[in-house]
Amino acid sequence: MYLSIDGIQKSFIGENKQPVTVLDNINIEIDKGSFVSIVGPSGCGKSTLLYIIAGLEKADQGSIRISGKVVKNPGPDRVVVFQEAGLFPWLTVLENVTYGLLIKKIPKKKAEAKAIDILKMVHLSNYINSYPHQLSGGMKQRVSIARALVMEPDILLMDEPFSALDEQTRMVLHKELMDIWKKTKVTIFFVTHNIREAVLLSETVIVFATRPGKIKEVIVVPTTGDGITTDSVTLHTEQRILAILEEEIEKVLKEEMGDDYSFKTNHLHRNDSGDLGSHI
Ligand SMILES: Nc1ncnc2c1ncn2[C@@H]1O[C@H](COP(=O)(O)OP(=O)(O)OP(=O)(O)O)[C@@H](O)[C@H]1O
Repeated sequence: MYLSIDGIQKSFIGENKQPVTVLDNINIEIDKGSFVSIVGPSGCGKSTLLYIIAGLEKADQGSIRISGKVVKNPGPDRVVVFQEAGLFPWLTVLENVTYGLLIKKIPKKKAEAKAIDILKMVHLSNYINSYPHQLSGGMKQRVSIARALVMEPDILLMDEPFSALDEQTRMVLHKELMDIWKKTKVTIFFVTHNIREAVLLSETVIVFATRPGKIKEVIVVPTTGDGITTDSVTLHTEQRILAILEEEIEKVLKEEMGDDYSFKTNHLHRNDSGDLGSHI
């Protein structure tokens, strides 16, 4: 197996100074070149797991292995794309994308040629000399994806990368990400609140239970022979995930709302975009 997440356990110190288990014995095996999404209620530990894979957070127990080798620290083989693009405002698009390569001592000409190629892939060729404040939110996020891809990572770790974008922009970026994935064969580990996004993009959706975060169900998104997911399959898979999550969200609301809890009489609604952001 390519990326092995093996027995990951993680606690943080909670408000009452006691350790709170956030991730409990997480085991996931991911094939090279696959696209895996994680969905789950807010606070179930999705981002924490992503940061542990990135080497930005340490697990209390368990290991992350890539091609059999244990990884503990950040490395160029794993690059994170965050919800906010986090670009350097004083650098142009091209300079933002070449930044990591120059730090790696790649000659400037070579770095720029590479960055221009990647910027073409995310359809930003006409904006290489623009500054971040001159770009829309979707364009900034494309720069952020280009900045990650230019490092040629083996694994792209995406933490709700499109959740701050409007629906139309999000749809365009979905298409671009699918094209990039097919072209580069990069392995993608994608955290999202948006069930439809997870179903549309990934081959496998891992549904997390919460408090502590555990794997509740692993759903392989059914596709036709040519890798296409039909609308009816998408809808059916979304509904299946929603049904699994409903129980988890109910658990969270009960804990948080106490006496005001009225979930049973006020059923969970998925909005037209499939986003459950405010609910989960
Ligand atoms: N550095 C930290 N110190 C203390 N507690 C933390 C820390 N990081 C995360 N937590 C807690 O761990 C739990 C899981 O957080 P995490 O961000 O991984 O969840 P999530 O599933 O990604 O949530 P969301 O979907 O809302 O982003 C939360 O209760 C959070 O408050």
